[in-house]
Amino acid sequence: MLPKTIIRHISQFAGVRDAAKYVPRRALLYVPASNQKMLDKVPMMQADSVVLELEDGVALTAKADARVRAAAALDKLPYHTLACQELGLRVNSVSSGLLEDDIIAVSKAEKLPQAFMIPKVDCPEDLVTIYNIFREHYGDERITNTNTRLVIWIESARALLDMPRIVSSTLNLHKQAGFFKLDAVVFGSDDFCADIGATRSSHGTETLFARQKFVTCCKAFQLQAIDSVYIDIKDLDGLRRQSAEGWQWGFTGKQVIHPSQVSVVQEQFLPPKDRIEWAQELVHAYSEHEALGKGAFQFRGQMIDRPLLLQALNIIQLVERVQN
Ligand SMILES: CC(C)(COP(=O)(O)OP(=O)(O)OC[C@H]1O[C@@H](n2cnc3c(N)ncnc32)[C@H](O)[C@@H]1OP(=O)(O)O)[C@@H](O)C(=O)NCCC(=O)NCCSC(=O)C[C@](C)(O)C(=O)O
Ligand SMILES: [Mg+2]
Repeated sequence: MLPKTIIRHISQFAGVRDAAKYVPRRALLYVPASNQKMLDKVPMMQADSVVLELEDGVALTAKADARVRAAAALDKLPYHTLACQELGLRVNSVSSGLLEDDIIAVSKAEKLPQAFMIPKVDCPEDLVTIYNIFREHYGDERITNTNTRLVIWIESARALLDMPRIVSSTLNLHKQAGFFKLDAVVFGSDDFCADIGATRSSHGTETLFARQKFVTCCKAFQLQAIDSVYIDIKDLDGLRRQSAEGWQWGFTGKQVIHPSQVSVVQEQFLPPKDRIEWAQELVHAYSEHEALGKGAFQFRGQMIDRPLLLQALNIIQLVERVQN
């Protein structure tokens, strides 16, 4: 329980708006919708966000079949008893020319996913196309008055440089037209490397600038920032290292492609036990010192003031969201 005097310090959480509606997305797992065996595992998947995948995880020749399976899964899956916190659907991009066929097929399902996920958003104009396709096939009523959220992917040099305009156009669609609200942005590092002609490496220095710019831009708009995929499925130590780095830099989660990656990532995006204890004790110490009129004080040999309190509150709130 947080002391009452401390609650007024909470206006946001880890740089993310709307703390009350915070959906943890520490691990965001893709499940190719063309693979029924994998789809059948969705109810047990412990990832925070499970993504029914129609884009690059599905071969061109299997798109039609995947759309039908995804629509059936949306209606069949028992949302309230799923092990995950969110069931999303990643459709194809505007530039692929496949988006409209995706939406025609999945709009036949009665239920909407909890999040629509749209890759390769390259410019603000893409948003207009996306909105028009959704309006035409879902109708105005189904795309407003809903709890369905929007998640978009930034995957090219152009998109990274234009990210503030892309993000504000997406947020404006919600404000002005009531379209699904943008809740998180995902960095598509593999497409990004292809776009800029970089060679992927296990240490990832080729995306250092891009990831730091990306996370800064997400947090400037108080949105969740989801980090790159780690494609070496067998290298769990490398995955652990890159996840820890992402957490340190302010990312809120990471994309995963295999069930074995889920717990490794989730663990890294939750602070260790001693850090949680540190945060809890700091909050109480802050409350006591504040009552004595002290804004700065010494705690475990460190100078503590309000920014440290906010960091401690980030930790406490994340733990509460994940455990509830
Ligand atoms: C890599 C693959 C082919 C290895 O699949 P596998 O079957 O060869 O692996 P396995 O180790 O033999 O699998 C063990 C068990 O886990 C299951 N399994 C394994 N994976 C999954 C999964 N994801 N969801 C649900 N179940 C899964 C699998 O069915 C099997 O079940 P079984 O023991 O009962 O036989 C497989 O893991 C897979 O298809 N992963 C998802 C790939 C994908 O969707 N890629 C696209 C997203 S990433 C992307 O697009 C890039 C980005 C962001 O856009 C950008 O940076 O630009
Ligand atoms: Mg991609």
